[in-house]
Amino acid sequence: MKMKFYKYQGTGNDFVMVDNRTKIFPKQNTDKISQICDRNFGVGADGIILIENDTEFDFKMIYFNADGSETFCGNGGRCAVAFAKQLGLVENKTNFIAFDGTHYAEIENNIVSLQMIDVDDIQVKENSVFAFTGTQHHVQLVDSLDNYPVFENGKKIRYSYENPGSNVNFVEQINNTTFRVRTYEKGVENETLACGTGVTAVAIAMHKTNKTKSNLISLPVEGGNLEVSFTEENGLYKNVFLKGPATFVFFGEINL
Ligand SMILES: N[C@@H](CCC[C@H](N)C(=O)O)C(=O)O
Repeated sequence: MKMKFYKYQGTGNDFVMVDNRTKIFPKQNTDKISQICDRNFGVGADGIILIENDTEFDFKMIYFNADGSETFCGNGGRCAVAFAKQLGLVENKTNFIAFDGTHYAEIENNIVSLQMIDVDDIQVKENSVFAFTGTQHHVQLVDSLDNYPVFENGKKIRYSYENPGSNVNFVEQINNTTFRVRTYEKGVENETLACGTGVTAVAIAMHKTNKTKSNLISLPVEGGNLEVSFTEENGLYKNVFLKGPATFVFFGEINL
């Protein structure tokens, strides 16, 4: 059977998007998911996103990492909004449901501002911070990101957390409101060009540990620039928004 797909990217975090309103996609088939995401034998992507109908919300977003594991993805959420708009499911504002709960988003041209879950699970450790921003994130400041062994150290730290492990973000402070980030993503098991839930964790971790007093943070990543804003009250981070580009790349058809 043939299946249409659409390729999107958000600051270089790339996804195969499928309109699964007819339930065509074999969700249980993790080998198929890995094969589609394989950069040599498939379309090539960091993950797959399915858009499905929902009775209460504009749509349901389902995210699988390239290894078939299911979780939430921030850049994927932004791309899902752009794709839902392309499908005619939403206009410029939407409420949708995903793995970690409900999300509100706004889209203008190809810039998507996505509301993330409220963040209260933040653990400050000696040299790092752990934060749950829809998925698990380790955040660690390093002196210079350019030559930093993101893959080697990221992989070690990723498995130092109990199942399902953690994504790992290495951070360099540029100024009072700007933090450069490189991320090792679990489920992709490699460095990706950007991670939305990752930069969200970084912004909150930097605020929590007093590296910044700002509640609007710029986050240059390998694939572009992201922005995170929030309000903070008694250690609870609310009104958390992740903003950046979400871009359609091409469409095609594959054999299922
Ligand atoms: N790239 C994503 C995060 C995707 C999920 C992550 N690999 C995990 O398994 O937690 C993002 O933009 O948030």
